[in-house]
Amino acid sequence: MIPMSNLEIFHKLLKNYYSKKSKDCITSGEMSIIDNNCEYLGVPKILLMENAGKSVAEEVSRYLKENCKNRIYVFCGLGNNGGDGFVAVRHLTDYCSFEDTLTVVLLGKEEFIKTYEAGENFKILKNISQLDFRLTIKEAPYVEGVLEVIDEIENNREDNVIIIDALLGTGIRGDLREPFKTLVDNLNRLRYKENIKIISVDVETKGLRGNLVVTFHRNKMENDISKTVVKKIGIPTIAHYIVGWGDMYALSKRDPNSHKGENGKVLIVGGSKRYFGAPILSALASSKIVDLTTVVSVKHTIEALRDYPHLISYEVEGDYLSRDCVDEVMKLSKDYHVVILGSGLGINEDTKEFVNEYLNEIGDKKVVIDADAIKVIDYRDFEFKENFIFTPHRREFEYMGINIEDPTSLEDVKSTILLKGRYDIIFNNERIKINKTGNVGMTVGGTGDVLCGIVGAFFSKNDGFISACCGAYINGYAGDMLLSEKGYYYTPMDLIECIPKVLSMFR
Ligand SMILES: NC(=O)C1=CN([C@@H]2O[C@H](COP(=O)(O)OP(=O)(O)OC[C@H]3O[C@@H](n4cnc5c(N)ncnc54)[C@H](O)[C@@H]3O)[C@@H](O)[C@H]2O)[C@@H](O)CC1
Ligand SMILES: [K+]
Repeated sequence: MIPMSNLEIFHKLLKNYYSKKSKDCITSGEMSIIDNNCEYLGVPKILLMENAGKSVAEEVSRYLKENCKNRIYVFCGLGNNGGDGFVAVRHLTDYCSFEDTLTVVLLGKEEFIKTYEAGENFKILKNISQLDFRLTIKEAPYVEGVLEVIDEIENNREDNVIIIDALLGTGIRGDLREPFKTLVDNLNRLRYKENIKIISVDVETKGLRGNLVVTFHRNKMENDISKTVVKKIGIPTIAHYIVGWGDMYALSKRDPNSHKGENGKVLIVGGSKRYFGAPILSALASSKIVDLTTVVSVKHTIEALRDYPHLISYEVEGDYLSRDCVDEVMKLSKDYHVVILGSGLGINEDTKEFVNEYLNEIGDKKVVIDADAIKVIDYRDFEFKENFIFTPHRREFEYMGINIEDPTSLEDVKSTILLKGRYDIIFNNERIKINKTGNVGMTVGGTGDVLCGIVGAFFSKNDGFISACCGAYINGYAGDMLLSEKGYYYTPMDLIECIPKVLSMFR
């Protein structure tokens, strides 16, 4: 029988996940990853903004009244939520009658509009407003300007007033600043008036309570489902499941006030008389990212480490790691955020005992389990805990006893599995993603050791799933960069040297 490709495995698993998850609410953080990965797939943000703004205009048009003057006030922030508001206004000019008015109130100044796509849509409105007398644009960077507009709204009691809240969406951070706060307080007061309806774009701006929310793609956690309509805006389903630069932006950032050791400490446990170099590759990759990388191994590896003075080493007795060193390694592990276990360990009986006993005692310490360690685990009664990441290739995966054809065999798998291949699949019992960076030049020995070094380094400050996704993405991206520079003729050391260049693209 021809073995399934990773892409086929992905599709088999995806069916199961999709039926469980597709209707769920998502968080703002998840939405931002999807949004950026959409761009990675080639869907420009300005296109999504167009669809978002258009769908807002369609919903707002239902509130327009015939035989009466409609006044629409669109309060816009400086980010893309405001941008959706600008697009909605353009579409609304064609829904409104010539008796109606449209007033755009920008809470800031044009030069401070944050994004390209919002800026372009603002320019279009300015062009329109020169010729279309129904459209007025006001800049209100301060409380006074906001209160003037509120007064104007209150003084028009006969007209049908629709207020659009395009102030802040998923990009809000912390408590509302002025003049947003004053505006929201006043809008909350106005909402009790019979002739006024308040419609929010994507999410209600913090503290605001309006009549309707028009949200995009999926409902957001913060929205009250009973007054929310969800509109599709052209985000392809696969944007949920692809690893892209959205995931990279979601990795935790270095705190500028942090001290030595706070940006990650990784312990590499691997190596043997025969395969002494593998853990060094993992360690070199990890040391590009975290503050401290230590290798615990047999003397053959430790000797080879002398050329790398920035790596700390710890030698154990013998030619292989064996049961006798469990206590020693366990003690050492306590001082590290993450342990990477497996590269070059070998698979003899002694090492088997070491791996199983060590993992039995490890508790909730984060561990990346790679290479030989995957082969020697006794999977009978093994608990796939959340604090483990496995990084198998196809043959190693077969040892793990997970049946792709039977979704129930995944039910208890809380560990993240990064199944390496032409396409890497990252999954656990809750989530799945596919990574497509990388190329056939990476079949050279040692690239897997580099990968688990990167994954382990990310794991020190992030959860397992995102660490595995970003590790696969960065390792493959470095390979793709090398492909264009050197063709297929590069080594794991070249990959390691490429890591800083790739990472600095996603700061
Ligand atoms: N996620 C997606 O796929 C799409 C998102 N779009 C829109 O983009 C929005 C997200 O855009 P952004 O990421 O630009 O973020 P927002 O537009 O939500 O807000 C960012 C702006 O708000 C300011 N800000 C943040 N916290 C504040 C506070 N507490 N008080 C006052 N000002 C504050 C920031 O300085 C920044 O200027 C979504 O909510 C949605 O409306 C759409 O354009 C279409 C596609
Ligand atoms: K909003």
